[in-house]
Amino acid sequence: MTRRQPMGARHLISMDDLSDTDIVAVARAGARMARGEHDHPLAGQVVGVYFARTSTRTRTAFSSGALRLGARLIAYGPGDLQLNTGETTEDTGRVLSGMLDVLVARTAADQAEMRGWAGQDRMSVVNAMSAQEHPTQALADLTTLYRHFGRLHDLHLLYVGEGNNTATALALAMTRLPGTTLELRTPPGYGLPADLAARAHAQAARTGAVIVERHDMDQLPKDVDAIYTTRWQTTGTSKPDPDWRTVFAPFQVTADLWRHSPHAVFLHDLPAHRGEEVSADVLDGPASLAFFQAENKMYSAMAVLDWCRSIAPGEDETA
Ligand SMILES: NC(=O)OP(=O)(O)O
Repeated sequence: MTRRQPMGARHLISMDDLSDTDIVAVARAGARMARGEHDHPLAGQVVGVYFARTSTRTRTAFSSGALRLGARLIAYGPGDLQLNTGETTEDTGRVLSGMLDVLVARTAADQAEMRGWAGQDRMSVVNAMSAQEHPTQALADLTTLYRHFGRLHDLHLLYVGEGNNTATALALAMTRLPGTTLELRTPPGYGLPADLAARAHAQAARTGAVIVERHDMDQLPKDVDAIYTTRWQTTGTSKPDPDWRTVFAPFQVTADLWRHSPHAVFLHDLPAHRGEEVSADVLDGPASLAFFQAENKMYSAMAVLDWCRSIAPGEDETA
């Protein structure tokens, strides 16, 4: 890839910001980053990392990844920016874009806030998790699948758990890959948001992928390649329904699920609560790729940063 000129930054706020080709390219680039195949493409650039919410993996992945690619870092905590005192997202984006090359952000606010920052064309904005989507998690998941299976097509995944932002990004990513089947088993009342499910179904119709969502654990698919779950209380947020645990209980991932798919690997975006969404013997067992997946967050973050600041061969640098 050739280096991008100061004008024309790419933003990654939703999976929609990536073409089908980009998704595969970024996932594969994560595997190349894992092999150390890069030439410090962010040398001389400055990456801002603004986390208004807690994070162990994503914040460290982007911070360490940016440093490894040659960038310098500015880290902002939840109380640091004048957003707290009422400065608009648009003004914040205009100001920071004169000083930063990339802003990686996890906010407590709606994804629309990030679009406000991205209303300029100099600084790339990366969504490090919003209420709606967790696109960089989905890309790390694809890098993990690619590194393990050696392909990103014709994979069959079973997702068990809440239709949260990780599930949404996974659905929006997997339905871009031909031959893929994603079956989601989500507790009643905790499925994918209707608008995002509709987008995933429309993509599947276009690409030939299959997406199925059910709200029970009956007639599970056989011989899936991977079984994926996430924490029941995403980012530690409690649920208004006091009986939610009763609704979620049948959706715990235990070794019993491997009766149907003895060769499946296990995926979890972490952090995990052993004994809640997954039993300890599964999370710490031989099928688990959860900690390999966590490490891939850094390689995938490096691929995302490189994508943000690069243009494909043949692309007009002034376009
Ligand atoms: N999976 C994930 O996003 O982890 P963190 O919240 O620790 O970044």
